Amino acid sequence: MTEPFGARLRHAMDERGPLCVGIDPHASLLAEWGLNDDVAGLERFSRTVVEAMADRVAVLKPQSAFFERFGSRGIAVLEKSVEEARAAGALVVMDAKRGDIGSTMAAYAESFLSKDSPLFSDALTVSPYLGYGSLSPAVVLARQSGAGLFVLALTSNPEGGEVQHAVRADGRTVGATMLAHLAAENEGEEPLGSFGAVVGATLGDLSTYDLSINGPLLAPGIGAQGATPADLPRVFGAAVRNVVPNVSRGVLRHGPDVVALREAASRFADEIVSAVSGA
Ligand SMILES: O=c1ccn([C@@H]2O[C@H](COP(=O)(O)O)[C@@H](O)[C@H]2O)c(=O)[nH]1
Repeated sequence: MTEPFGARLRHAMDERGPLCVGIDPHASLLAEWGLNDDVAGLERFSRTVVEAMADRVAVLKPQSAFFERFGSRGIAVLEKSVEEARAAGALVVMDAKRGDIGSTMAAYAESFLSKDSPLFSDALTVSPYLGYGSLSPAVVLARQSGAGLFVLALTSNPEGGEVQHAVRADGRTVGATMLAHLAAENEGEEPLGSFGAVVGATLGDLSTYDLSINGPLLAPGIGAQGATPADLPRVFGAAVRNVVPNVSRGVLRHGPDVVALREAASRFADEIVSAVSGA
């Protein structure tokens, strides 16, 4: 029986630190790395990031969009990257942000959370904006297969607030409602629940939100979007211990040299540790 994602993530964070590096093969990065904007360039880019990072960071987060844009051959590269990253010891969070009516959500869940799927990942990002209950097939399958979910609660982009900070009839914001659903999902789980929230590191003071969901908080926005590791204690308060800070372009722009990529990740990792330990 596979250990639940939350437990595996806690162990990985304890051993390797909490940093999550993104695999985001932007066309502009392929060009900066001297690669063509084609499947061969995509493959070289992804393989290099996996080689540089998978034996040392807790989590790798491929951004599915950048693979999907090359069609079935791009998906084949994504499958290979997931397999190689997991084989080298990293947990893989597939950033595909799936969300649909329940019956279709079941098929998305099969694609990423069924152990037989070629795209099986340790966790998947999902959108709850068709209603949290529509994610139920993914929650059920994740529990069965020892995988996890990261639900978009308070996203890092400035546009997210018009939906996520909107106040419901019961006086709670939409984002707070998603956090409350996740806290219920993770109740009693030790050392950490498997149902996480995406909460942007860019958001400033979140003290009006209850981030104590007993699950991981995936925090994009560090580096290219302007947040820094030093912001983490201020944004996350007491929940900072459960934060998985994501950096994509902030590390990837140092490629294609493997040593330079590792040094960039290591600088972020060190800054994160010193920010969190001083909190
Ligand atoms: O709220 C969110 C949710 C997901 N993302 C994704 O994270 C990375 C961030 O990349 P950077 O290059 O470090 O800005 C990217 O894949 C986004 O799609 C996010 O930024 N914000």
